[in-house]
Amino acid sequence: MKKYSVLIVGGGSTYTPGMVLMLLSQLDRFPLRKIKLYDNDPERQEVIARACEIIIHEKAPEIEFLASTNPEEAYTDIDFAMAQIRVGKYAMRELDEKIPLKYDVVGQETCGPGGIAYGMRSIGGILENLDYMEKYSPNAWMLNYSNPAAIVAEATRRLRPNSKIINICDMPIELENHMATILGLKSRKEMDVRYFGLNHFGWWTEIHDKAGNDLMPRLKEHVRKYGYVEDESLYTDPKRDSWHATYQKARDILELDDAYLPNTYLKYYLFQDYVVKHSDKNYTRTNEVMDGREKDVFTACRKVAEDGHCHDDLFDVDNHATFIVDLATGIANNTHERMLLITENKGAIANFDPTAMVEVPCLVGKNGIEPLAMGEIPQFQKGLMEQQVSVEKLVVDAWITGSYHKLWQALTLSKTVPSATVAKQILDELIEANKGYWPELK
Ligand SMILES: NC(=O)c1ccc[n+]([C@@H]2O[C@H](COP(=O)([O-])OP(=O)(O)OC[C@H]3O[C@@H](n4cnc5c(N)ncnc54)[C@H](O)[C@@H]3O)[C@@H](O)[C@H]2O)c1
Ligand SMILES: O=P(O)(O)OC[C@H]1O[C@H](O[C@H]2[C@H](O)[C@@H](O)[C@@H](O)O[C@@H]2CO)[C@H](O)[C@@H](O)[C@@H]1O
Ligand SMILES: [Mn+2]
Repeated sequence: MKKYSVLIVGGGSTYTPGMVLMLLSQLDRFPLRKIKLYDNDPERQEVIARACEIIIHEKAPEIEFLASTNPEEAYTDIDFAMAQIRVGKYAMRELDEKIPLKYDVVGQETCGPGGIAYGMRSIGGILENLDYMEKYSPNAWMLNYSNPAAIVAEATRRLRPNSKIINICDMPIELENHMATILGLKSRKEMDVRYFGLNHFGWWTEIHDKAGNDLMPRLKEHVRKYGYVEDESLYTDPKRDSWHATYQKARDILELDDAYLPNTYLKYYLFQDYVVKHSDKNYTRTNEVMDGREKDVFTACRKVAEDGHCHDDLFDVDNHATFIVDLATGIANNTHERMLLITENKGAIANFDPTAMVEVPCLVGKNGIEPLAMGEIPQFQKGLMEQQVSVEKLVVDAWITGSYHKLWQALTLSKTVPSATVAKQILDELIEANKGYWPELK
């Protein structure tokens, strides 16, 4: 079997050690000859890299390891770039969340003004990395899960239309894992799903088992009572409490429209007032992540480097990230596996903008991905999606043209923002906070 060379872009990410352990657990179906890390922050990557080097040396010494902040060295001789960058890191995410909250508007990583601000920072970072990949390994594929994936996908569709980049999100996968547990199935792969939407903005329309039995009635009965919480006793970690509330809130989203099962991110657009009321303006999700995941991962990495070896219980293997290997092997082996991916609509949702970047089931093969037809969607979902996709397109317009007005319109159109006046106040603060990260707006 061919052996692959993989570059993790954003090597200093909190997800890197779990991702490396996941890759090492999948070598029988995705054999590797090299694992490389690339980041533009040498100090941050160094801590993670020293631990990864020891882990790889212990578990698979035949795999070459290299961590670099030099784009040529990092991007030369790779087959896949797995991108997980966060331009501006947690310091900027914190502002994305806290600035809108000052105006009683949702403060969230990828939704509303925070997601727009993050999008304005991410576009340049992703383009820069895509260009390195095309220069140094022109046959490679970028599997991107850097956020906000919807805005990044629209930007690369417009600005790098021929690039080999596929954008993917783990939220539907995580929720399908919950569904499988609720149903008592061994794996989400025992379900055949139909789904449509935008990234962080979608619905499951059908879920069947492999014998063709409809699983929706049982799932809806559970979600009506408990949301996507499979088992209350699993939620003992206070650092994940806000996820617990998010899974529970699916109850109310289903009550509003019980035709389909919703993605949990819809809560930010449908229950904005509830979200703001339950947010702590001084301690947001970023603070939870910095006090939780970031501290845990960096402490564990320093311990591995000090001890010179890795104890098995130090890191969680990112098992649910095996979808990235599914995607890579789908391309490498032309498997035509069906996966939920972000792609240009091109009629997959019949009554929706053909140029919109939508999230639908696709077939994965050697030449990329092909969306499957999901048919027509109802007025409620269509209306919501048209508004949100217009926000995403206006952000990309603003980034390309440097237009203050386009970005003001984008914020005003976001369902999370109450008026053009509030949109302008938030925008003006975000511009100050993002100096050096956004193109200059006129
Ligand atoms: N699509 C999904 O479903 C999904 C799931 C989880 C996380 N994510 C995304 O993964 C990313 C990483 O998340 P995290 O919480 O681990 O963040 P993190 O801040 O720990 O790591 C991101 C790394 O990216 C680096 N970086 C920033 N700009 C860069 C650039 N231009 N080139 C190279 N490296 C750069 C930073 O220095 C940092 O080390 C985020 O974009 C997050 O939103 C996506
Ligand atoms: O607030 P964070 O940084 O913990 O998570 C933000 C990301 O949330 C989603 O991914 C989740 C996943 O759905 C969750 O269940 C768990 O497995 O962790 C993942 C990462 O935290 C979302 O899909 C991403 O786009 C967000 O970046
Ligand atoms: Mn996501």
